[in-house]
Amino acid sequence: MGCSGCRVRFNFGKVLSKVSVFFTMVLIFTYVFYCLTGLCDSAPRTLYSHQGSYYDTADDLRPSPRLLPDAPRLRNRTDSADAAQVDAPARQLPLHAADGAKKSAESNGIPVSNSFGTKRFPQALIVGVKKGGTRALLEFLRIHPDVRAVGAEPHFFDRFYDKGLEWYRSLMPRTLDGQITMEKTPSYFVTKEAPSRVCSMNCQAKLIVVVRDPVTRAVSDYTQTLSKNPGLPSFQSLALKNTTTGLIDTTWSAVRIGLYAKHLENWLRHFPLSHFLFVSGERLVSDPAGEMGRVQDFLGLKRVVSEKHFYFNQTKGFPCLKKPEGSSRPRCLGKSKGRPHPEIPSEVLQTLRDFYRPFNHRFYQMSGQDFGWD
Ligand SMILES: Nc1ncnc2c1ncn2[C@@H]1O[C@H](COP(=O)(O)OS(=O)(=O)O)[C@@H](OP(=O)(O)O)[C@H]1O
Repeated sequence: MGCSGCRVRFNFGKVLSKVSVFFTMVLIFTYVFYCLTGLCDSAPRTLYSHQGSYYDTADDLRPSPRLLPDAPRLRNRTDSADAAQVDAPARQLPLHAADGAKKSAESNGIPVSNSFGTKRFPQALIVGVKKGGTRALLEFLRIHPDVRAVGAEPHFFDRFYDKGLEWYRSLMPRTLDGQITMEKTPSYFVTKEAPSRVCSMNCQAKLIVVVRDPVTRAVSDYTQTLSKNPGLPSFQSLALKNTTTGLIDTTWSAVRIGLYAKHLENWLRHFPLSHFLFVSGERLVSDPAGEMGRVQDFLGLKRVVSEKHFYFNQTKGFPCLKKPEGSSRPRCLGKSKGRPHPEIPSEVLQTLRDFYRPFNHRFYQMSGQDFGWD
């Protein structure tokens, strides 16, 4: 009795181990089949665990064969206050871009689910100028399905260059083939080392400079500093070395930034003029669609952003977007954009205007465009 019981238990154990071997084999075969059909890659990867192998170092400036829509949670951005005002809902991949990715992936016979896009170095940068209207331009561009941009200013080529190019690239949004990666940091235009550094990343980069009447720009710059430091001395005491002689203090950054010809000279040592587009900050306000047409042409993009995207907001006194990226509601830029300026004595403004005139004319000659600031 005891022995036959042992046999039954022994046979049952054998059957059980055969069944588990069978199921293990089935599982292995299913997994191998699943991988062979390319579906293994479909599981989302985290930025942190796959960073090393995820980036193809030889793929820096070339389109990647991977066609993967961006996962917003994987994005790595350093937010600035000004980006945060307009960026929060703009961080998701627009639906039309995701659709485009799906279509593109399907047409290539690649499973849609294993597409994430590639972090690339920017092919186009908005390099200046501070207070020129750079945020407005970037937000207008972000409506375009073929543009993906970092919301915050990376400040790589001026402040964080020692972090290295891979750090910089890690800040970029993922793009699909045919999409342009962009960033804006207005201080690049006045940073001596920026042109050579940008060139060492990509000498073919397209460079956009939003310029604005340097006198108004200086007042705008001063208004920003004053908003952070209400005890700031008057504009005239900072702009003029000597109020009686009217000597301008060119060491004050609010004045120095407006010497566009000087800064451009430095850039032209590294990039030909054909790589630049100068956007009029004034026209970006008076005719945003017209100026956006020029920008899209320069970037080789289809003219998608047009009149129908803008409306003039009477309260704000500026053009606003009917539908910013990732949102269905109209949106104006934040409070720090388009704020009232303090009144500056007219003779101080005139002194500044006279001071800038030769520099402006030189800049018109260099850029081949008359911005009409005089
Ligand atoms: N559509 C729209 N809405 C609001 N503001 C607009 C717009 N278009 C251009 N501007 C002008 O942009 C000026 C701020 O320039 P920037 O964005 O380059 O400033 S910053 O350097 O990034 O701080 C900002 O300067 P201020 O008027 O002095 O605030 C605006 O005049």
